[in-house]
Amino acid sequence: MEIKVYQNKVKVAEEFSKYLIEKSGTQKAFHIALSGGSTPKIVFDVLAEEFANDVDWNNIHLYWGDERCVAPDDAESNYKMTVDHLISKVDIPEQNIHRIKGENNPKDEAQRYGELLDKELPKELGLPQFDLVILGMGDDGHTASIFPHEINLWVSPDNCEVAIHPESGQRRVSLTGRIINNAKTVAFLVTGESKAEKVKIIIDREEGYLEYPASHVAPKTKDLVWFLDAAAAKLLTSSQS
Ligand SMILES: O=C(O)[C@H](O)[C@@H](O)[C@H](O)[C@H](O)COP(=O)(O)O
Repeated sequence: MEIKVYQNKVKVAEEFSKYLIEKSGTQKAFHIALSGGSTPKIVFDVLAEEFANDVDWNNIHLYWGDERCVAPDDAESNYKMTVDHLISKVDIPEQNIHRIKGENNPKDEAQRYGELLDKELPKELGLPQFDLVILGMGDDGHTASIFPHEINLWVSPDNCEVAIHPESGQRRVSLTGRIINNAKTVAFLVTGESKAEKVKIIIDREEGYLEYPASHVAPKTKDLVWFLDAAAAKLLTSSQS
């Protein structure tokens, strides 16, 4: 596990963009699972506005780690956020974009998307393998849309599951642990003081850390990188950051 700490959100976005360019430049067909949330939004803006010409968008295939069960033009949609902040600004082929269709019946869509991953992604150990999974982390330690109250979904035998937001009751389709941990690389993008407590508990594996889905992110390749700003990393000891 690698922990990278930068002064602020924009610096996290800039450094992650450079990291993504370096990672994706080495091969044809780079499959990424994207995250929703405020930190990825800034990353997408920086990537599109400062680094768009450094990426061969023909090689980039966009998937989502989770999606709210809403229409693609709904303000809540992670796909819409990505269109507004990235896809609308770069020259990525339409056929390289594989959104989770939140407007579909959630159960049917979880099944459909899980089958799509089986069909479209290279296999590793018999399971679909992403080149990179980007994750955020909620203040409650959730990641993708696996929340603490439904942590059993992490170990689902399926590629995708239907999850329910603990406060709003909003239904979501989410990748499960078997897919996230089968990725070549997983990158957490976590910023803001509200995350500092969970970042410390999870990275230091403090008592009760396994209650938080983000603590179960452990790619078999061991290639797990945390991109943090100083605020989110403030409780980590200096040796870790
Ligand atoms: O659909 C979502 O909301 C995200 O996938 C979710 O897992 C997000 O990454 C966390 O809630 C962190 O969000 P922030 O970066 O906005 O704190």
